[in-house]
Amino acid sequence: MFKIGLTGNIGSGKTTVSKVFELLGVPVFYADDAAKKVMVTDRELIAGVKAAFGDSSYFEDGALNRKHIAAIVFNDKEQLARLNAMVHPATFRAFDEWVNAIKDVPYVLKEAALLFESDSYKMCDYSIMVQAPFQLRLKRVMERDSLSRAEVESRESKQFSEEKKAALADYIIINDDVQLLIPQVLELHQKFLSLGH
Ligand SMILES: CC(C)(COP(=O)(O)OP(=O)(O)OC[C@H]1O[C@@H](n2cnc3c(N)ncnc32)[C@H](O)[C@@H]1O)[C@@H](O)C(=O)NCCC(=O)NCCS
Ligand SMILES: Nc1ncnc2c1ncn2[C@@H]1O[C@H](COP(=O)(O)OP(=O)(O)OP(=O)(O)O)[C@@H](O)[C@H]1O
Repeated sequence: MFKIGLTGNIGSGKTTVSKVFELLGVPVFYADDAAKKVMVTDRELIAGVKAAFGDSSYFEDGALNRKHIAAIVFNDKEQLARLNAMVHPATFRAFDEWVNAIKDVPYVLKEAALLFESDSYKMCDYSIMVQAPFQLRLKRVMERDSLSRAEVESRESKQFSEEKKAALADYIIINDDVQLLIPQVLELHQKFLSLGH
């Protein structure tokens, strides 16, 4: 069974592309969701996050106070590295457990914003990068969430550049408003299926 990593800059359409693969029957692990899940279920991690970023990192009902943490880590490189060092190992373990429970499929997909930055692409056989122009990504993210342009730019500045990601990726999917998305996914799906034979 192959493991394919899928990444892309903020708002590029990683999740949208992943949903198309899911429709084709490909199991998808959403690393960013898994990271958020371990942050509210892993006791050691919860204690670490509170110690590092304060008790207000969590609401009274145990939910993660994402705005509070984001305000700290996306404004301070060292704090972000500290958070990553706590969350990423727990997320890798969750992925391994998830993969081990899957049988009889030619390949699985791991969708991760930080596939390259976290080195998790090294645990995958191939990688895909979803690309879209900055202005379009900005428009999509601002329509979907309430992030400002400055917030999007700040997060991007903490990640590898688009050029660096593209150089590391084995395959690229263009998700702009010109090229059709689904045929590109179908083509890659066929390729991955044929790799298994
Ligand atoms: C800081 C948190 C609480 C902010 O939550 P929020 O809902 O505002 O953002 P969300 O998680 O949906 O991420 C939106 C985008 O921000 C960027 N981003 C998120 N985490 C990081 C990070 N650690 N480094 C750089 N960029 C990041 C990505 O482009 C991502 O697609 C959250 O992102 C988090 O817990 N991050 C640490 C875990 C992590 O590394 N997750 C992402 C990859 S596994
Ligand atoms: N080809 C497209 N046409 C129209 N809307 C799109 C397209 N691709 C993505 N979108 C929309 O743009 C927004 C961002 O897409 P998506 O959530 O898939 O990106 P993402 O890369 O997973 O984002 P993030 O990095 O923030 O997790 C979503 O609201 C999505 O519905």
